Amino acid sequence: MKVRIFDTTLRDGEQTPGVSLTSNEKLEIAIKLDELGVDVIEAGSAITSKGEREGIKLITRENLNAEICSFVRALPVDIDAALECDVDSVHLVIPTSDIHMKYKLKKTPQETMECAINAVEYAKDHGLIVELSAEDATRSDVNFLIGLFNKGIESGANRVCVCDTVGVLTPEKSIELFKTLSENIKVPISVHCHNDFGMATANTVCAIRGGAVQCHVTVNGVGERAGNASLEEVVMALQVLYGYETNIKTEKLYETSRIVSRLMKLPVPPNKAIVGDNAFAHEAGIHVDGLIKNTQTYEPIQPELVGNKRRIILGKHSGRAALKYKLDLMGIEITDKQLNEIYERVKHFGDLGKYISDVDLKAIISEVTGSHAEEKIKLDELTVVSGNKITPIASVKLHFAGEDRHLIETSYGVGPVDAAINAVKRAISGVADVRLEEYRVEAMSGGTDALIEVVVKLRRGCEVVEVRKSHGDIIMASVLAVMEGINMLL
Ligand SMILES: CC(=O)SCCNC(=O)CCNC(=O)[C@H](O)C(C)(C)COP(=O)(O)OP(=O)(O)OC[C@H]1O[C@@H](n2cnc3c(N)ncnc32)[C@H](O)[C@@H]1OP(=O)(O)O
Ligand SMILES: CC(=O)C(=O)O
Repeated sequence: MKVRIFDTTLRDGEQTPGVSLTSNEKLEIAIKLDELGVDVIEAGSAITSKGEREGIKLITRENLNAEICSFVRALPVDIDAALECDVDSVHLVIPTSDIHMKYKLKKTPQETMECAINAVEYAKDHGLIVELSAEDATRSDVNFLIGLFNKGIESGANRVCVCDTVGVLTPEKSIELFKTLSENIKVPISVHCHNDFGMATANTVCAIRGGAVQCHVTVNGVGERAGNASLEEVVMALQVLYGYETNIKTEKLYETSRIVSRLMKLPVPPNKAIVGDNAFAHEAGIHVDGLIKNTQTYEPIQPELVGNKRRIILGKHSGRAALKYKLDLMGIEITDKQLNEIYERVKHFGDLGKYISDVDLKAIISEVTGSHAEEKIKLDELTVVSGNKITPIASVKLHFAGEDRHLIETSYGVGPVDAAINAVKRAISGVADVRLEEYRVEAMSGGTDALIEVVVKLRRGCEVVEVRKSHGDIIMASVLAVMEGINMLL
């Protein structure tokens, strides 16, 4: 069976506290979602604001393959706003639980039913596809829910949706509820789960097992409070664990995740299933040894299936097989004695509570073997001007090792460090697309002359490196850390 994917990243996902997308950002995400293969894009809630309508209009004008939908309350004014944006469909929501009807709507169940039916008729009269959705459905009387849905269907609703608005569903109840609903409802049933108890993915999958044929999801599980069911988790669980099909091009999941994360300014937790940076990262020696022999020993799926990448991390838990694997990847040949010496130093670093980055490993290798890796791009000159009456500005001159080729750039920033790093980023932008994902400063001693340790995390595609650099000057520590990271990624 093929399950339809209704993506609500741009509506419920954008309701994440503090998140607000510009219309162009909405369009960028919508295009990616369409490429990913979602069936419906809930582009927003047209009544929300002028900017929201601009964003939805940009998306509907793009003639994407996906159905473009707007959230609407059961009110003509909301439906008019959706019509102004030229959407294909409306996600027409009406609360059905006693608590919502009594305290929020201040309506009786009968008045609520009438309000919903009038709105369905209004939307259908205006040519819209209608998904009639029951808010707080999982705390509602099931007979009232079935009655309301069937009245809505008689009025033309094309699909219905059951919302677990406050995330209180459980997998067992989900199967039962959707079985009962599918026995009593003759149009496609959709499920919309929230993650308040971390159950959204399980509840969504169980709803499909019970009889739902479409699920509402968001990229990275973004959304109100603890978020919505995560698109990547639901899709992969449905396909890999239960054998359902979807239209999703799974190899685009990682890339889509990172675009949403960047535009919403919401970092993806490293341990996030499927798209987290640790989802296919391994440190424990026993695991890495197993993986080298056969990746299926410690990976349920190949990372490439979801566009992610396997990473072997060195640390306290590493074994010799992992170390040998890393050295082979780096093209470094050493004796068994040197391997053992490097291994002991890796363990020592780990015991000090340190993460061993690729830079640390290279430094250990250099010390043990007496060899030194050549930097590909070197910092020649750095000039920074800052003060209270000037926008901080920096210029850098870099040169390619062994060549008569230079990169010179100037940039500004909110402070001198930002300006200097921006100048480096601009200088190398034509050479490689390297992004600074994390920057933090740790003062290693007290006083204004403290030795500063800067930690940066840089990404080029799926490759991520973390570099620490100490210097008495915070600007130099920052720029040297970034330069070292760039060299590792080239
Ligand atoms: C579970 C969910 O995710 S629901 C979706 C949540 N999304 C949003 O809230 C979208 C962003 N919201 C907004 O921009 C604003 O709240 C607006 C424009 C929708 C409304 O703003 P206001 O007119 O100032 O109303 P306000 O937000 O204060 O109150 C909501 C009103 O909608 C009513 N309402 C709420 N849900 C529904 C519904 N499904 N159908 C009909 N009326 C509803 C409430 O009863 C309340 O009405 P009242 O003012 O008569 O008491
Ligand atoms: C409609 C919706 O987003 C909810 O009930 O959670």
